Amino acid sequence: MYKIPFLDLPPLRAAAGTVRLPGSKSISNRVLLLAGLSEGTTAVHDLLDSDDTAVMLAALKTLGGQIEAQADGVLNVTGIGGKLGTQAAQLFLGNAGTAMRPLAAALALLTATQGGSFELSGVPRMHERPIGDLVDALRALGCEIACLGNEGYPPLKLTGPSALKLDAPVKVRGDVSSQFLTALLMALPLVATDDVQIEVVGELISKPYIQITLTLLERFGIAVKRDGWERFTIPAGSRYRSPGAVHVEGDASSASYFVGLGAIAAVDQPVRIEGVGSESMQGDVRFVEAAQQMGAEVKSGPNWLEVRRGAWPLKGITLDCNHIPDAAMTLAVMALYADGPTTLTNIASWRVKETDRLSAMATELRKLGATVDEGPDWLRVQPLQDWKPASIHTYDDHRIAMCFSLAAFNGLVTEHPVPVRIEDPACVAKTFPEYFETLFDTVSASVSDIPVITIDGPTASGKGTLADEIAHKLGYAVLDSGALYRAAGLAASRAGIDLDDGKEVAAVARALDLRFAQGRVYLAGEDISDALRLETSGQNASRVAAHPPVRRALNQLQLDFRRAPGLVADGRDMGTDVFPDAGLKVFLTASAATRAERRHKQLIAKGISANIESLRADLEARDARDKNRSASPLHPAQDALMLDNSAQTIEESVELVLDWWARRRPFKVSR
Ligand SMILES: O=C(O)C1=C[C@@H](OP(=O)(O)O)[C@@H](O)[C@H](O)C1
Ligand SMILES: C=C(OP(=O)(O)O)C(=O)O
Repeated sequence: MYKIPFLDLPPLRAAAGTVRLPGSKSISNRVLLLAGLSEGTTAVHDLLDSDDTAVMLAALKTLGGQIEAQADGVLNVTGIGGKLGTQAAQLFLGNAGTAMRPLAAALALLTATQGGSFELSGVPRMHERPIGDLVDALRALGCEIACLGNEGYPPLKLTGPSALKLDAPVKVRGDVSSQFLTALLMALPLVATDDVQIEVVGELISKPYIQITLTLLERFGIAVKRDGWERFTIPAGSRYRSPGAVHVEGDASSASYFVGLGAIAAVDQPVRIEGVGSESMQGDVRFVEAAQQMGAEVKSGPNWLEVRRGAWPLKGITLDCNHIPDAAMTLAVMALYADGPTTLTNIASWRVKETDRLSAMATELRKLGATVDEGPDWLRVQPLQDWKPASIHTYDDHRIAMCFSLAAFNGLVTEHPVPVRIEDPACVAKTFPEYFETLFDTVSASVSDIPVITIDGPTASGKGTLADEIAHKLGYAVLDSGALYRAAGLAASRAGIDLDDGKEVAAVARALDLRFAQGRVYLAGEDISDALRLETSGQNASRVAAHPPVRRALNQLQLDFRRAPGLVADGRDMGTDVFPDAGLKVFLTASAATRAERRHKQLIAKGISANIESLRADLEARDARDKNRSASPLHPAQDALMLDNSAQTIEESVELVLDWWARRRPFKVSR
């Protein structure tokens, strides 16, 4: 996950490949709650691992459920069998509607029958998301519930015991959130000694989510009788029975971003999405129909979809989106690529979700330059030609972050493509922590559009540390080109090759089987990271690097590191030879004395004894060799910015380079 203040998406051009979806949030949290209330153990396969499920799991543990992760990733949930394991607790439920609403109902009924005192709270936005209709229904049943902040909103305090009145139908409003009805449907089986009836007041929204609830209740032994979408009966004697094992489907709302991606950018090859398909129980698979109306070509199987571009530009549509409230946000960004306006209607519920999504979508689309009209429950988006580089504020709303990533394909409709900045990209943790990594695995960009920062300089100037820090702050990859030369030197000397024989060493360099992962370097599967840091490896690197054929052999390998979202390349000729078009070139120096001192400290810290004077002599000799070699001698690129960090802390250097970079980016940060 990118835990950084912002992530810049370079202009993207094409999409292809296979995406394995994370588990459905709606199914995961329902299954967890049902398993947590049941007797016995449920093996949950493919559960979503995200903020929303983490708060549900923590709450279930507090209430007495047992959670055990198996080695194969399956989670065993042993439920409380309807008996509270504690009489008092405070449950923090983040911004998970699928945790707050259903847990409030289940816990209210359990507290009424078994006694206790529980507080349910969330993030500040959760305390602005309505729950009054559910609280009213539960109070009418006899539950004692106090709203600790504003009436009708969390945090809630549940106390008991209190007498329940279950003989009259339970009335609940269905036109603000379907989660209130879901909550009652999942909680009332706990107390259904007689038939319990629920009546929906007002037009029920988001109906497919009720279908998910009914399907999963059935799996846990509860056969609810449904009469239209107005009346539901939980039969007398209902009791949760664990089905033993449950498989969680991939998330259909998360699929929408990749369906959109396919519709916009899968020209040669389809985007294949695994985890949902024609047999899904999730209403959001019907997003596919909307994408097809806009022009996408879609093939599907029971649990997969394949999407490619059909009509281009996309076709503007008018659609009632009440049945796909979450996925519909994706349509609003796809609309920028259409041939005419797109109007999304019946989406009033957007106003009470992670943020006021109607207002947020309109505001952020306008930052890109789009013309957008917004009504109380609708949004109209015009196609966009003149794109502006926008910093998209994400309001701690995962879906805003994810759907606006599709705006990075603007280069397909304008001659002047612009990058898109996504603020607080880590907000995707709510339902899809690896969203951006998955996106980058599926897309390609023109090489020249992918930003590169080069950091060149002499040995021990701190290039590696600076490059790592900058890359980390921007979410970019790092190319430690020195490591490639070190690895080539190591592989050649292990093979008994004369390091002064450029041709022979180049042959080894061409065949290098190198892999970089989590800061380690592997040669033919062997972790050589420590061997590469030895002084002899540095000396050998300098020797092999002097041969033009070796430099040529490693060139393509280095260019291959240039992938979205960007690259920080450190070395000696990154800005001069390998990435001459880099957006920022830094030449990092420090006095020989400072560098010798730093190297000395490093070695001592590793328990290796060293002599400062001889270290200094070594690095001066190395400087001379690197500067005077005929192939790519070490010198600053003409357009490099010089940075002498002798008297700077690493933080100061990082700040300075980030500031230089910020000045070269096209973004104005506006709120
Ligand atoms: O029950 C569910 O799992 C959900 C229902 C929908 O909410 P509303 O019923 O409030 O529209 C949806 O937006 C939410 O992401 C998940
Ligand atoms: C509305 C959403 O979440 P929640 O389950 O918190 O309601 C959502 O995921 O888009």
